Amino acid sequence: MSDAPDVSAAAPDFDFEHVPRTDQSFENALAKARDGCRLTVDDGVELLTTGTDRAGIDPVRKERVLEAADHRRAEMVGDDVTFVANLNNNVTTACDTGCLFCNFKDRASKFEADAPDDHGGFTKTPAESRQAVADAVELGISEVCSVSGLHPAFALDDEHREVLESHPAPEQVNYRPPDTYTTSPGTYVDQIRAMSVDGVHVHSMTPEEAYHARRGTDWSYEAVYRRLREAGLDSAPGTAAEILVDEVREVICPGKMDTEAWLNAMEGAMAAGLPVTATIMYGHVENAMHRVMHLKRVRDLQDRTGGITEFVPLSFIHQQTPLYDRGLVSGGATDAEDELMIAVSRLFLDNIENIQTSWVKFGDEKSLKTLSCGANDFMGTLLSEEITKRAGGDYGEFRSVADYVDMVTAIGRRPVERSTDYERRHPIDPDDAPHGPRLGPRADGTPILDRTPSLADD
Ligand SMILES: C[S@@+](CC[C@H](N)C(=O)[O-])C[C@H]1O[C@@H](n2cnc3c(N)ncnc32)[C@H](O)[C@@H]1O
Ligand SMILES: Nc1c(NC[C@H](O)[C@H](O)[C@H](O)CO)[nH]c(=O)[nH]c1=O
Ligand SMILES: N[C@@H](Cc1ccc(O)cc1)C(=O)O
Ligand code: SF4
Repeated sequence: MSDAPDVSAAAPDFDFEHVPRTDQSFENALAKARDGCRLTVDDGVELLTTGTDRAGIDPVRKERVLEAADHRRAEMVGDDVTFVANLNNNVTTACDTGCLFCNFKDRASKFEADAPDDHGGFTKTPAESRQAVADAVELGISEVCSVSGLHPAFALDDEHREVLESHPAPEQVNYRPPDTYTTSPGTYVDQIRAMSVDGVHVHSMTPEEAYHARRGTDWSYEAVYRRLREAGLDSAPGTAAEILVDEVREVICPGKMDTEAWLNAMEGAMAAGLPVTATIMYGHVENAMHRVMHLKRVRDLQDRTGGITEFVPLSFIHQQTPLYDRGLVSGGATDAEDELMIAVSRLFLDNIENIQTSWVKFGDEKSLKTLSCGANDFMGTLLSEEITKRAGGDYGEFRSVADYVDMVTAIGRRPVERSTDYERRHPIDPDDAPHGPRLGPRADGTPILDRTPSLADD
């Protein structure tokens, strides 16, 4: 990647095959959206751009799109605003995939036993993961969300490690034995087992991680996810989606799986009986056509499977990323683009019930606003967050249940704690303070802060 251009004042134009040109008009597309008709890609592009007949976003048209999405949200899921009491427990930052939008990763060579260990990254052993989850389960969480770098010493399980150890050229499949490194992450199965504390819901193994967990074999994604499910995996996060159009992936993550492989992995997870989430990471080099093509691919996947519980638009955090450092982008999405992305996700994805707004990406003010333009889910308590923070985001890494109650009631809506799969819901009475989690295996309503002096001190 040393052949990337030098930093320049203006971001370059990309010569993409897919561009936002349509045969539709904004007014027709909006009328279809309001009537609840299934939208075409052209309709979606008209709404997302507030009309390809004008340059820039038209503020009046934008409000009409947001209003249509807010109506649709109320019809589809009502007025409740849900959130999950969860912990992020990411296992390792070691990753050589080289995605240009990511600053979570550290080069795996920095983790080798003979390298200085002041690299700022981390790898947790299964025992360390278990302890982190056990502590959070005591605080009342119901979910652990775990997404990690593709550490070269990771294998799916002991059988996979044997395959990788006997590979004629292990470096070709991005494998190095655990004793190369100061700390071994163990196997994916070890980590999932370790995180399964008292029946807490384990949300882990993105399609990219599943790809890593079958490298050097011809095992199907379904078979890989079955083994993980047997080890205690309950659902899979649909990150690594980025933009599901290969001409964009070639620019922002040339080392990552392609669109077809991502879709196969997601189908494999669902065939193995796991619910999944789906995401889009937008606001970098892609255009409105790419964003809506992505929505179409996700909607088609849901038509085939029905297993996607929520869709999460992740706004690109640009500050400390190679894309920004190298002048390939000059910033992230604007507020208007963020609002329209949420709204058009709601209107286009007529088969996915829940649209999540990410307070980590948007901050409180903007994420609250998005709850009135299509979103109904407000993410989770997290307790720790590294991906956005390392990319330069500055909106913190913890929300208490009391924070959720304050924020959601301030916009006149009802806060509801949910389980990861949205099957269990606990509506919260704002007058019945103090507020703490109720759905975790050890949740008794005690506020998380009351149980953790160290967090309360922050
Ligand atoms: C950091 S990866 C970890 C899991 C795994 N390595 C993978 O790629 O799926 C999880 C997701 O974080 C998101 N992400 C990474 N850097 C980001 C950034 N700068 N802004 C917004 N989202 C980002 C991407 O969508 C990525 O797929
Ligand atoms: N959107 C982000 C999340 N989302 C995780 C959710 O809280 C939860 O795991 C999901 O809703 C399961 O149903 N986590 C992050 O760390 N950063 C995000 O941007
Ligand atoms: N929200 C995603 C997971 C996720 C994790 C970390 C992120 O930075 C972004 C997203 C999901 O639940 O499927
Ligand atoms: S997004 Fe995931 S795969 Fe890509 S560099 Fe970051 S951690 Fe590695």
